[in-house]
Amino acid sequence: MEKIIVRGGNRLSGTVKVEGAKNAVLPVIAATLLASDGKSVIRDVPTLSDVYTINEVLRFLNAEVGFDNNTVTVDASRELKVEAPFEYVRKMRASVLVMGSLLARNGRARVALPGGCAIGSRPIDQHLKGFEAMGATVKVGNGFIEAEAPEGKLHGAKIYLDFPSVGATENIMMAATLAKGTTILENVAKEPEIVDLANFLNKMGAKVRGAGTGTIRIEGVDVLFGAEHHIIPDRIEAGTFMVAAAITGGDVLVKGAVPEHATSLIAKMEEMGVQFIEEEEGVRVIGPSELKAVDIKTMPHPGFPTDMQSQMMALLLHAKGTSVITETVFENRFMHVEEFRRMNADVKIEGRSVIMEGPSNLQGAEVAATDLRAAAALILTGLVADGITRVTELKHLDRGYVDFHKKLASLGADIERVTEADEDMSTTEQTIITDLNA
Ligand SMILES: CC(=O)N[C@H]1[C@@H](OP(=O)(O)OP(=O)(O)OC[C@H]2O[C@@H](n3ccc(=O)[nH]c3=O)[C@H](O)[C@@H]2O)O[C@H](CO)[C@@H](O)[C@@H]1O
Ligand SMILES: C=C(OP(=O)(O)O)C(=O)O
Repeated sequence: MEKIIVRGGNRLSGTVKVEGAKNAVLPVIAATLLASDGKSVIRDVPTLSDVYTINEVLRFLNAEVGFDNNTVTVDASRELKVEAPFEYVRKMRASVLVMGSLLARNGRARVALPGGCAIGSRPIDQHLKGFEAMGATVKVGNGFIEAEAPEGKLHGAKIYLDFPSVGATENIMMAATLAKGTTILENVAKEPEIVDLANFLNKMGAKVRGAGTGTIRIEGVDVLFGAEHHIIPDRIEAGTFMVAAAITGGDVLVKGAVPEHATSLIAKMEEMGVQFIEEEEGVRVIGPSELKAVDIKTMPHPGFPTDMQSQMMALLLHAKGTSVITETVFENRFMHVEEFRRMNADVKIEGRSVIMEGPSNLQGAEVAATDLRAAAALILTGLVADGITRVTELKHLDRGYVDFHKKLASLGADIERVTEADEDMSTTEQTIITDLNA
């Protein structure tokens, strides 16, 4: 078993570079399936396990996929299969994003039902409502969702989402690009990753307008072509390093961070006493000697992102006073609270809120990551906890962070990643050294 071992107490300083965004690259790679002609070249792609998974899904569907030097190339010009099996969807829910492309391209798609995950039940009813409005027949059975367009082609429609779901906005947008007529999609998600996907689709020859606002219009075209695209920087990875700087009272330049993508996070951290300086290359973050408590409510963009909730919890545990975090996006995204308690955090759950009395006297402990952001948050807590923190279940971390421990070490953190055998060895070595010194 692999673990990350952190010894708390070091102040971070220096420069860290942000990767391309996981949540932008997954839908963009799914969209490459829409091109029946030409090759797509996607740059600034992070080497995350989720990227390897979506590439495998595309290969299974008969696309030719390469991944080298942070660049993914996709040739989807051959005839595609229509089915994404459970082995991929189980590994990564975002595999359902191939459904819109397959339905548009083939007139039929069969994708394993994703089911729930560690942060909630996560239904996809809004995706399916959109496909149905565009004329598809949708059937659910035997663990699969099957959608079929009449005579192989969807038609444009007016669709209002009950909630601005990121995945539903992306899936319906992709499906509508090759539909007959115009689709008007209302109450859509406004995340920067939606805008990135729309930009890529337009480079492929699609006619998408309004991404980043509450209404998106998609005029269907007959054919789409492979295109070249650079993925936007990962605002959640950037935010995680902003918290790392702040929690340690450090001074870190987060290179590549786009402040306009992080306005709610920066505003809240400023309220806590953190200083931000916009520089040409990114955002410099300077942590105060004492952090102030604040209240936070997660919301769809441009509200406070749920994907920063657990990292912010780590920061608030270290702040002076009472803080409240309310989670409104996911029904069950507080699994990490029990792990924080193992580190002596003074935190309690009340319905959809968590109440913290800070600063907690945080202590190193062995803790398990419950999802990818919880993995990062526990490591951040380890940076200021007294003693040694060991974080397990790193498969979650690898879904969303490239070389997280190496990047923190380069900023001065005392952190390493070991397999259990390595750790036994170093413990033995330490015992020998202690014996020799005795
Ligand atoms: C790969 C990716 O981009 N993942 C992000 C995406 O996930 P994802 O696209 O799954 O998130 P959604 O915005 O769709 O989900 C938000 C909420 O809406 C609910 N819902 C969603 C769809 C639906 O048809 N019915 C329904 O009830 C979900 O259960 C959840 O409670 O946006 C989330 C919200 O910003 C982020 O936390 C994830 O990191
Ligand atoms: C919840 C997340 O991702 P996913 O939707 O891929 O599970 C995340 O990135 O924090």
